Amino acid sequence: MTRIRAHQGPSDVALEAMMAGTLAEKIWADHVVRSAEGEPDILYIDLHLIHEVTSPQAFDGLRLAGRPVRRPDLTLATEDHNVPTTPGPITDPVSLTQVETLRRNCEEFGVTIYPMGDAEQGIVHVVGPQLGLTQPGMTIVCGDSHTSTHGAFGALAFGIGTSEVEHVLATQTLPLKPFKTMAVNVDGDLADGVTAKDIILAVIAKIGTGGGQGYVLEYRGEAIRNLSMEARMTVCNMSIEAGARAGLIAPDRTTYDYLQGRDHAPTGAEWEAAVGYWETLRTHDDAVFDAVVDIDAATLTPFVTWGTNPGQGAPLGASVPDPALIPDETEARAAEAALAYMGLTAGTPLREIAVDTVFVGSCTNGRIEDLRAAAAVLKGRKVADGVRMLVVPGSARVRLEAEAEGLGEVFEAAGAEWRLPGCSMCLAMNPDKLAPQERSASTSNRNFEGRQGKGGRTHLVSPLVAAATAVRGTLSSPADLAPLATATGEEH
Ligand SMILES: CC(C)[C@H](C(=O)O)[C@@H](O)C(=O)O
Ligand code: SF4
Repeated sequence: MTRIRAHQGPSDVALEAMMAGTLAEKIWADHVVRSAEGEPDILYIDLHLIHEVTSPQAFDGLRLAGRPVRRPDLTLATEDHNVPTTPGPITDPVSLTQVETLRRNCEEFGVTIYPMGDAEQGIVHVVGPQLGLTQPGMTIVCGDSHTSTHGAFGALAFGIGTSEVEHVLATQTLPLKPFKTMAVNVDGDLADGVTAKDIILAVIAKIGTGGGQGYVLEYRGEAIRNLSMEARMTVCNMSIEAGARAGLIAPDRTTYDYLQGRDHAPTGAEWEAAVGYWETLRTHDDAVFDAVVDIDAATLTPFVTWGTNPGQGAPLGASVPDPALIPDETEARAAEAALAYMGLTAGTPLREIAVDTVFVGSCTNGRIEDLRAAAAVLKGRKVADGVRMLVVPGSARVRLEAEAEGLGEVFEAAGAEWRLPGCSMCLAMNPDKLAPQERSASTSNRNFEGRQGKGGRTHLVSPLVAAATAVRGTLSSPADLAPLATATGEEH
């Protein structure tokens, strides 16, 4: 893919916003191709990612209108939601139709696709970043709510609906409603064993699943700056679970180091020029956010959900809450319904909740670092009797990398299933599902009723908590595990 800036550069108004605004406003201003009183701004889109679920009608629309894809070179498709994660063909007829339709559409419209089995295939939000396609300052869209993941690079990345997918395919632009900005400041240091997943679950528990509505969240502060790119993606990924339009983090040395040398990252003089530009992508000191949320990282502990939305979570050391003690009437009723669905009793310590299944994977926590974290806990240990553990890499590259590091062997030696890449048990659109009333500890991002299978019960957790839970059979953190004796007799 070549990256050609097709727009003419910012207007005066846009320039002002670029100088003095928040990061999100700067990127917005830099991409406006048309602005008119009383109408939404039309933005240029730098990267359009596609998968099998939300693209068929969009391509149908193009076909009907006799339009080509405007910029196939800025469009990329991968197969992720409907693919099985065990070897062999797709047997489910609906999934097969979805995937075959995507292949046909990509062929007809000249769009690059990474099909099942391809060395570059994987979950759309894992593929873009690992190829270096996702870069600071870009506008990125995909017919998928977790497109916010790409904000980790300092990009403005939105999930869009199928009719918008058609608009972007046809024009490489998108009319967008204005947004508000929210600073989420996470200051201080994270304690050992506390991860990006715990940060974002705590943020959502604090502001609620509607708290981010209409906002683009900018994650800031020391604890965010100290996160790796993988961890930043975990945080931005779940912005949508707080109801936000998008979430982003200003690019820095960590971002550049991650990008440098990747397939589609600029090289040579272009790299230097790009970094020069990326360095300007900061919220101006005088910029004012519409809302501010402060979190002290030092107070965070491993966080798990007990309910049926990602905001119904608590520290692992807490107990299932008592709806009668929740002051807000609506929240209390929601908690009551959640406990009934989840088969939980108020007052039960979260650590005593036994699971049937553990899932490590998804675009939230299916990257190499997540697998390393899970493997570090599982090494030398066994998955508890009666517990099924699935470890599903986010992409074919992640799988290869994990295998080269011996992680696949660690998972298998522990008794976990080491799978092929895909969305897998994150959502019930492929063979990896929970049976009714089965309970999982899952590193994915949604715990809605039926999300992992009809009647299935989901507890959202970090990869560290997932692995420790697999070993103990009840929700646990690595600190709960008996230390392993080493060859020299030391404990570690
Ligand atoms: C299938 C797709 C449209 C959906 C989304 O938009 O997020 C899925 O990826 C999800 O995570 O629920
Ligand atoms: S892994 Fe889950 S959240 Fe991510 S794109 Fe797939 S289904 Fe959506």
